[in-house]
Amino acid sequence: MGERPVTGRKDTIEQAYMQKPLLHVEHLEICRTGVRASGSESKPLLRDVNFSVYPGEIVALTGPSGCGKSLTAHAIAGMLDPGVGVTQGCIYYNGEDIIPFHEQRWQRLRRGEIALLIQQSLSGLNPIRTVRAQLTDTLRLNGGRLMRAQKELGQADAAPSHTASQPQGVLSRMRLMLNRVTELAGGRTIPGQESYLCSLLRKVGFADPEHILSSYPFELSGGMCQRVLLAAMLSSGPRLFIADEPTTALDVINRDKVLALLLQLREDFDLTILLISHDRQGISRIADRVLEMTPEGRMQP
Ligand SMILES: Nc1ncnc2c1ncn2[C@@H]1O[C@H](COP(=O)(O)OP(=O)(O)OP(=O)(O)O)[C@@H](O)[C@H]1O
Repeated sequence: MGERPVTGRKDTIEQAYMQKPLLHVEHLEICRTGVRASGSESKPLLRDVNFSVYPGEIVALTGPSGCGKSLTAHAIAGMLDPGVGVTQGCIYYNGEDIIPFHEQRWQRLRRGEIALLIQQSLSGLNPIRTVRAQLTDTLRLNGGRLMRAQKELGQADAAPSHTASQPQGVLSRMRLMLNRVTELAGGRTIPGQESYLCSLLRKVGFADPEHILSSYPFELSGGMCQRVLLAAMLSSGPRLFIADEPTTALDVINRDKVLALLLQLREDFDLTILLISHDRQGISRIADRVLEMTPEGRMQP
């Protein structure tokens, strides 16, 4: 637990150290499980991983490809694949060891406390449902937390409903048809939700949130879809946000935008962030501390 910050908001981070860690990973070991896990296959994929993350920090976890960064992230969110499992160690979230949790408690944690953004999350957006319909579903799932988050965001502007312009071309005709299906399926928001969704979308950098709400993911760029996903994840008001390689496959300008956005979101949503990345230059600019794993899946001393 003794790591010190190297950059960042020094006073605030000093205060954070006086609190207990939000996340504390202790002697974590992950192995393959199941019938194939014998001989060299039974060698731990990572071992003796130890680190803490204090409230309000941005901590970066880096290391060579295959050292176990993503496995660590998935273990913290209770989302390891069935073929791998935690074989030793503890993961304390807010002081409680979460490894023994059963699936229902993990789901509750993921709904309200820990959000994991991975590259594959992008495929989680349904291309033929509007952003509005999908974010509304997310809010419905997250139930009562909406009110808390809304309060934290302050009074959002009432959002005028978007009126689609006259459709032209195949994509536009497709959108018209999908709009009709969405309407029939009742994918509408109530006024409070609409303004909340607009304020969320503004927070992740959209100047015209009403337009985004009425869009289909197939009409948005990869970077825009990533920000819509961010909004969906933040809608439940998580405390710990884990971003696994959020800047991979982005050019320098977009990479800088995502990093700046993470810094801003930490302030706006009071987030603690675990950032997994190869991009040493980028992470050294925004992380309070950088933790390094060795190729063998241990923590660099
Ligand atoms: N579901 C799985 N089943 C078996 N082995 C796995 C599984 N997921 C990951 N591994 C193995 O665990 C090791 C660590 O993988 P992990 O994806 O955590 O690495 P990483 O550090 O995130 O790599 P990269 O930076 O390339 O994404 C690798 O050897 C990988 O092959």
